[in-house]
Amino acid sequence: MAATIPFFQAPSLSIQNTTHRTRRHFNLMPNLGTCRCSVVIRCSSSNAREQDSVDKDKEVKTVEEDKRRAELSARIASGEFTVQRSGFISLLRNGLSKFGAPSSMLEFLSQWTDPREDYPKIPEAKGAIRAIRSEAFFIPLYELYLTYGGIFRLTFGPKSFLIVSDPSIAKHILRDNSKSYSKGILAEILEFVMGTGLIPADGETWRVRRRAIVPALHQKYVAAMISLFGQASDRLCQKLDEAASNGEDVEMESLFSRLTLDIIGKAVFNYDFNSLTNDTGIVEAVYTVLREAEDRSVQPIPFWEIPIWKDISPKQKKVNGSLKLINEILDNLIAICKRMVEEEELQFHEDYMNEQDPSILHFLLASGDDVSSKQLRDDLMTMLIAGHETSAAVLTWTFYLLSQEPSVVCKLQHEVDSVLGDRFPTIEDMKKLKYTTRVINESLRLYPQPPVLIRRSLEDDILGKYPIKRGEDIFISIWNLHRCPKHWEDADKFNPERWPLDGPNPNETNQNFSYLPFGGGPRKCVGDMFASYETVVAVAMLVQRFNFEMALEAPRVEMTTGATIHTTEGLKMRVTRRIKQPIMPELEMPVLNVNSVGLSEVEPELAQRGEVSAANS
Ligand code: HEM
Repeated sequence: MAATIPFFQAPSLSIQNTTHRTRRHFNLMPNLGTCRCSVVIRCSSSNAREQDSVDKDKEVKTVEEDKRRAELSARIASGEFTVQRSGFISLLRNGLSKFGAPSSMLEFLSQWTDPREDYPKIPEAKGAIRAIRSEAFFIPLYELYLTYGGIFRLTFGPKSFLIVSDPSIAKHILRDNSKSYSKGILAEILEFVMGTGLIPADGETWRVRRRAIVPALHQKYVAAMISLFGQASDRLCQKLDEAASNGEDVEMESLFSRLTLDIIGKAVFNYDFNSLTNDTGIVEAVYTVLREAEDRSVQPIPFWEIPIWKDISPKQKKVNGSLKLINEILDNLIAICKRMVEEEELQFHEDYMNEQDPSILHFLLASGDDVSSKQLRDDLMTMLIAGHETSAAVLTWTFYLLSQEPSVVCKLQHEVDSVLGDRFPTIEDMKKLKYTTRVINESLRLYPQPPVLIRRSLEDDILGKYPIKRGEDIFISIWNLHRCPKHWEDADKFNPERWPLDGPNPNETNQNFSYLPFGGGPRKCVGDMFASYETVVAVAMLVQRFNFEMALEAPRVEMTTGATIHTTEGLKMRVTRRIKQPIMPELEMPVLNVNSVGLSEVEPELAQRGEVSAANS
């Protein structure tokens, strides 16, 4: 039975300030999500009025935030959320001792005392967490962390979770004693879509699949992907160009989602979803399944496990239909790729790559990976999901952050102009686009995707000074680690300058687990390099050609969670072409001729039935 996390998502609190030109909504946390302001993302020192308006917004938000935090701290300090608990035997022994019970009796009772009682107890918060704050679930966890510290227990009803925000404990769980932890709840929630793919898998299955998959993302492969990132980003630029011509606002979150879906489909199994241009049945199927995975993580009761429900609920029927369609397509892609591998004469070696189809699937089949079709499908589906929503969320929040800091945009555009001019990025440029990379590093610090990592203890263990039992569900809050006020100066400020350009690229090792955007230890993200380059290319190409500003009537930008941090109502922006820079890039880099599999080959029947329109038009 799937355990779920019932406190995900709740109605949001906001205040309205009607003194501004248009009615604005402010979030109650600085830089955490709600703001609608008209800041143009462009390099323009003459725009002092806009800067002034941003500064005023920030000031109001800071005052509101300070007030809210003071109120909350007072409530927490009053013990409202604190549970007092101690071992029964200890309590009895202490009580009897006070009444002068004979020492033999006290010694006898001592034998029955759990030796762990000598350890300090993990601080415990109880709750109606909704009462503290009703927003994306990791926000109240941050508030509680400021009071209870790097590890505390959160109990509500019969459920209890350990919330870890201490870097050394995170390192212990993720790296030093990783064998004693599984994916727990996460595996239960994702089972219907990822089966035993790499993210939910544990034990031997995980070890075998990780050993097979990691080599597929070798350097030559990632370098080849740069041109794919460029081509896909160019398609997005064409769309934005149209919007700029027509003076239409664009919803960037959904466009980023389509951009990264198009990229990951080609990169993982050489399939062109072409979702930036077409709304095909398969694209809808992928989104149906993704939303279902996110919905399941917020449902208090796992309805989907009730046998009759599965058959009568229209939503579940749609999910099952979507899964069937995706599986059919994956099976066809696997079959086509197998034929290609059988016919090719290339010898397999360490950095093997088929120029026509450099996908991970092709590498796996060419390597002679001895695996069932079901497992292969699970792995492909896992990578599709892992590499899609995460990168899209990083791009969304990067553009949101940029809209708040025109000075950062100025530097960013300066770097992009001097490194790229008007051409596409190449692999050599990745080292040169240092500031662009720092912008992504900083965006990942403020908006980590996902904001929490989930684990379950497989054995008794000791976390910091606290013993824990087997079977504990644990949330490692990357959000808290990345915003710890003791560790980070101006923790809530978007400040790419905090990472020196001549310093190493920040990661969990050189930041001693205070910064872990791609996780850490043996289960660290396999696509970290891929994702870093993908987001750098997309950001560089977009700011190279356009200026962005929040659309005048844009809904407020607030956070909500699924697997990653989404906005509640999208990121609506106005896009204008940059005037100073050349608009169209010269296609001077060699474009990799990646012949993706055509729809008619993969799903002839579906295409005939008109359920899926041509993906390769
Ligand atoms: C900016 C984009 C990305 C971010 C922020 C990100 C983040 C992460 C994080 C934090 C983990 C660790 C999860 C845990 O320990 O529970 C992870 C695991 C994973 N990621 Fe990524 N990821 C990104 C992109 C990608 C891409 C593009 C791919 C595939 C090409 C990918 C494939 C995976 C896989 C397969 C795992 C599971 C590894 C294992 O358990 O052995 N990710 N990712």
